[in-house]
Amino acid sequence: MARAFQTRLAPPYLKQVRLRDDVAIDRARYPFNLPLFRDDDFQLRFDRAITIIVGENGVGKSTLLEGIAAIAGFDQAGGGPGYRPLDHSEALEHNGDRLQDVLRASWLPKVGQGWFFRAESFFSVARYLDRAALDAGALPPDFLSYSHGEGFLRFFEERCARPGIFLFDEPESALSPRRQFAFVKLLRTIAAAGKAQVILATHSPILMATPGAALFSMTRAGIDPIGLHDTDHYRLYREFILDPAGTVDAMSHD
Ligand SMILES: Nc1ncnc2c1ncn2[C@@H]1O[C@H](COP(=O)(O)OP(=O)(O)OP(=O)(O)O)[C@@H](O)[C@H]1O
Repeated sequence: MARAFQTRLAPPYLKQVRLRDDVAIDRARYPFNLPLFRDDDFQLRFDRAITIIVGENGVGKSTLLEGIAAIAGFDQAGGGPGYRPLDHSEALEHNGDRLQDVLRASWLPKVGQGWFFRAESFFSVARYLDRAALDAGALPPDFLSYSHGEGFLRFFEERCARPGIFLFDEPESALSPRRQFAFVKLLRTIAAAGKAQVILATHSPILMATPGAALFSMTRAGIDPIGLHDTDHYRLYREFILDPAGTVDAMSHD
């Protein structure tokens, strides 16, 4: 088993990702046709243990996370070091590998421990971990015998107690609002322990409100710091809570 990563340095360990200036990219093709990479000077700096990226569907959050996962050495379909799903045939097409070649990452120190969490691959990951434990003669973690949301949370709790870098793509997707607060609690525990860096993409205003996290908005114009109250998600939910019928009517009209 790989030796646990140890450092006295505080997170964030990944300090920055930016486009390399010594490789040509083809902006006619995905992923370099994304607005994010329109300018040569794309860069994202991390200065907190927890970074949260918000943005409209299709703006490129998952693609960027895939690129960072590839840089960290994690499987594109979700996973961590040493984890290789047995069957990639049903995996969605993932293209973070292409980004890996054109992004320059600054680490201090370089971290190879952690996990790339994607909701869509949770079941195959959980099955794999059960199988791997059984093969090793150990007790399987059995995340699937819980409800979807409970299994997710147990998995988060178990994995994130370890040091490393943790990437989450829309972790809220299986979680009720109450459980999303439980997830924020977990993020706070991680930040307080000072042994792990988290980068996550979310549509949940609850997760966006994680105290002490750096919040970025990804739009067609680029990626910039934003306050919770200025996000579209917060504004729209606020309108909805204040006037559910009126907001639904206004937003779902032809
Ligand atoms: N393999 C691919 N080939 C071509 N285009 C792709 C590919 N994968 C994703 N895209 C496109 O790239 C854009 C960004 O997708 P991405 O999944 O990164 O967005 P996102 O911000 O994570 O969206 P969401 O909030 O819906 O998860 C989308 O328009 C998507 O259709």
